[in-house]
Amino acid sequence: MTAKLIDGKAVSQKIKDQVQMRVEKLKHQGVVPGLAVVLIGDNSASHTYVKNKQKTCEALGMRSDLLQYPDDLTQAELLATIDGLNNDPNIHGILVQLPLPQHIDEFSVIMAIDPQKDVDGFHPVSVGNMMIGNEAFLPCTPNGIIKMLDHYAIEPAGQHVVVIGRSNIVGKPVGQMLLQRNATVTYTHSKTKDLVYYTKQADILVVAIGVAKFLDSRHIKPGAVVIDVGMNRDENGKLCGDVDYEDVFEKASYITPVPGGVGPVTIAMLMENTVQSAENSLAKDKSGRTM
Ligand SMILES: Nc1nc(=O)c2c([nH]1)NC[C@@H]1CN(c3ccc(C(=O)N[C@@H](CCC(=O)O)C(=O)O)cc3)C=[N+]21
Repeated sequence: MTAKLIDGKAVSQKIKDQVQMRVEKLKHQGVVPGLAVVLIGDNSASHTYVKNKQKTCEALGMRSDLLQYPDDLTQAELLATIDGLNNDPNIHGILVQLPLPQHIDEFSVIMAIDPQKDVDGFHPVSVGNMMIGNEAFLPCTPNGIIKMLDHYAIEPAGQHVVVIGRSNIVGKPVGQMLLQRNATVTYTHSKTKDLVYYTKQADILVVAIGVAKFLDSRHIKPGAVVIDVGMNRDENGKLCGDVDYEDVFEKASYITPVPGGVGPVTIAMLMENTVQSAENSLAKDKSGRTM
């Protein structure tokens, strides 16, 4: 068997087309969806991601404000900035680019974002709602993975999903969201004994560990669906995932490439969350409630 490529750019385009229609409709009602991206310090990888996000906003007719600060911004200054964005009616989504400098406490920053503008889906309120299956802003990468599976009619219900990685941003939520879709979920991580024992049982394998080309064909069973969340640079500085793509390609049924897989869909989901937030704010205005 040879795998079929899961085309992240195509899935992303489909989502963006739908978002664009919703943006047009909002504009007729006098609302321009606005995303604020807060970037602290001079991490070149962060700059690339942030530029991608801004370009996409502009292409879809959305407003995108980049708030850029030097490395020595204090936590108090950052919290004041977030407070200003929370109270700005033209801003519907707030994204504080991670990782943050050492002297700033990530949890305090995430807590400061109004859950109604939490388009990353990182706030404990969003996480809690996600956990119990309530409506919530879902984190962009896990939500993007679900959209990719949907697009290729890969049904997670009843399947054994094995997640490698337990970050709050990807590993934990993607497992929960697939559990919500009736998958049987196993979490594995850096302390798991005999990792291969688990990965070989996966119908759907989500790899989010941050080690270049960590996973190869020996880890998977024939016909597995392999979702590669990795974003690493190889020895030549080329972008590569956590999966040895060439090696796994022959054995898997579906596989996501890097670049062109999970990354572009993540950005599309950020756009979707932002337009959703703008729609929510309009609905609240109409019902006469305060925001
Ligand atoms: N608060 C916050 N929210 C995030 O969502 C967030 C973050 N912080 N910090 C950094 C990570 C990383 N991330 C990426 C999104 C898209 C691509 C992406 O589009 N990648 C392209 C390639 C880009 C390139 O060529 O470098 C691809 O995979 O095809 C990459 C990385 C979002 N992040």
